[in-house]
Parts: sequence; structure tokens; C-alpha cells
Amino acid sequence: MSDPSHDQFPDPRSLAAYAESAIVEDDILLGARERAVELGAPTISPAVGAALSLFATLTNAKAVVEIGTGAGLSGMWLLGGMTPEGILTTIDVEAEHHRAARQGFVAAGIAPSRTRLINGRAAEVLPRLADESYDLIFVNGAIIDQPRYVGEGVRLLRPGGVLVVHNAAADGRIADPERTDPDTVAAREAAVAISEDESLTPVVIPLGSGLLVAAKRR
Ligand SMILES: C[S@@+](CC[C@H](N)C(=O)[O-])C[C@H]1O[C@@H](n2cnc3c(N)ncnc32)[C@H](O)[C@@H]1O
Repeated sequence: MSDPSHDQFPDPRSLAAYAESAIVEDDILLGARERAVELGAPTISPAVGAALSLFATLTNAKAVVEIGTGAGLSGMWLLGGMTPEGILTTIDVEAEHHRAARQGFVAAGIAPSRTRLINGRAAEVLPRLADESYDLIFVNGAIIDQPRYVGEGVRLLRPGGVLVVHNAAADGRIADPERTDPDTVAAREAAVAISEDESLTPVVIPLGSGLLVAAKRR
């Protein structure tokens, strides 16, 4: 029986397909996507990219931290929504991924002064970044590390800033109570930490492999 308290849900798959088809990437973004495929680095979907750009615009983002540069596709989307002088700090453990990302940033005409690529393990880099100094934190590293990145991300965010966790649904497994593999458990742990943190206003957005988005209260 349908719930009369809200409109009936359309089929989630067709809605997701519609959301993705509404976003068309240009040749520069498609080039970054191709480099990511060559490197075997998974990427965000076009609709997730558009959402990142939207959040960067809404927060008037001048300083963003990204965990998991990959080939730079999400970074390009983020930079597109940031202020013209805004700086993206993006962390990746793979130097090869950073080389590909740099190639994309150059192709997109992004000034080198707008990107700070830090090569290293995020768990070692994040503690060196300053408290409450960033407008947006994008978490897109390994799922197993999400709980740690959420803790660091909340510390780094200024009041009014936004935390975005990609793959928050652990490839759809999070809602299945039978699934207790380490990644799913880690994704649940991150989601619980966010929901129990009274400084945050969270929502799950069913784009890509699940975006968990939370604003830090002012
Ligand atoms: C899903 S890909 C990022 C994709 C990118 N955000 C995009 O959509 O264009 C995840 C990236 O996280 C990096 N990574 C994995 N573990 C890491 C760690 N402990 N510290 C830093 N980077 C890590 C991988 O090398 C990989 O490039």
C-alpha cells in the first residue's frame, strides 16, 4: 500500500537514469573520464559531478579538500563551482593519478595556483590541515576509511560548510542487514557518526553510488 503522506515514488532506476541523462559532459571532462578508465580508477557519475559543482557554488567555496583525486574528474567539477580564485586541495596516494589529474586541469585551463595536489595517504595528510578552514570536503577514497575521513572532515569544515561522502551506500549494500563485510560496516559506521553528530544536518542523495551530504550548522 502506498504511503499517503508523500507523492508516490517513481521507479528509482528510471529516476537515476533520468538524473544522469540530464547532465552532458564536455570533451574536457570526457578526456578526464577516459584517463581514469586507462588508470583503472573509478570515477563519479556526471550527475554526481553536477551535484559537487552545485554544492561548491552554494557554499561560495574558496577552499575545498578532496580525498581521492583519481584522474581529476571530480576535481574539475568542484573547481567549476568554486569561486574563480578558489583552491582545491586534493589528496591521492597514487602519483600516477596526480599526473593524469594535472593533465586534465591544464586541458581545462585551470591555473596551477588553484590546485594543491598532495601525494600521500589521506590519513597522514588530513591531520596536517587546519581546523574549520574549508568550505567543502569531498570524501572519495576507499570505503573502509570513510569513518576516519568523516571525523577529519567535520574538523576541517567551517560552520556552514558541507561534507560530501561518495559511495555512502557501499555499492547498494548498506541497507541490507545481512551484509557485514568490512566495507559495508565502515560505510554504516560513517553514516551513524554523521547522523549522531548534532553539529551536522545530513541527507542521503541517491545519485551515483549514494551521496551522503551534511551541512555543518552555523
Ligand atoms: C574512486 S577514486 C577517486 C575518483 C575521483 N574522485 C573522481 O571521481 O574523479 C579513489 C582514489 O582514492 C585514492 N586512494 C585510495 N586510498 C587512498 C588513501 N589511503 N589515501 C589517499 N588516496 C587514496 C586512489 O588512488 C584513487 O585514485
